Amino acid sequence: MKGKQVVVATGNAGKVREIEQALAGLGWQLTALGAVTLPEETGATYEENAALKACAAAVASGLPALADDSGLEVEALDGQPGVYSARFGNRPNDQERNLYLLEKLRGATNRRARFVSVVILAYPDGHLETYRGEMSGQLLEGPRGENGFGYDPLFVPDGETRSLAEMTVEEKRAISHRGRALAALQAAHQHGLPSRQVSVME
Ligand SMILES: O=c1[nH]cnc2c1ncn2[C@@H]1O[C@H](COP(=O)(O)OP(=O)(O)O)[C@@H](O)[C@H]1O
Ligand SMILES: [Mg+2]
Repeated sequence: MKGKQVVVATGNAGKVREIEQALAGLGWQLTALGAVTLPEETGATYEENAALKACAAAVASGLPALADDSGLEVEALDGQPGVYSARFGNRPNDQERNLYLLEKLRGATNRRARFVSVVILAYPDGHLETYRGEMSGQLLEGPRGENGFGYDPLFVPDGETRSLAEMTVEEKRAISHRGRALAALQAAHQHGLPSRQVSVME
């Protein structure tokens, strides 16, 4: 028997890989966005942006839809780029944004940062489930590793020596912001609990 069909409301291939891997145990049929166009991220918070994306996909498809909004908060930059992480410095791609971040932090001794992920499962009737995960660490002075996406090559989680880009998807999932948010979602749905349950993980 096939599990329930859920649309994954993101065009970010790195996120899709992590979401598919993290939720494999639920046996859900995860479906790509197809022709659905995601709205602009006009929210001031991860919660608002994740809800915008998940709701748009749920309404357009008539199916439950899952969206992640996430970002990197750098202490020395007063929490920037945060919700603007995907367009930091108006740079066009991950590699350019990493270089921009390194420029901004040149000579900075405080290299502490954290990742935040808010995952929202939205239903076509407008009901939302919200899950949040965080991961703290340090930013390197140059990129290391080839795996992952985004700022992964610059970020070493607390208690680790490797950057996220030097880890496998499984290793990253066990400690990452998104891994934690998705683990909370998985736990809430594991035993076929009512899908209306809301759980927020700090
Ligand atoms: O796990 C991660 N590793 C590295 N960078 C991340 C991670 N999570 C989020 N980011 C950064 O934050 C941005 C979050 O973007 P957002 O969630 O708005 O939309 P996106 O799905 O279009 O990328 C990513 O593009 C990436 O640069
Ligand atoms: Mg965003």
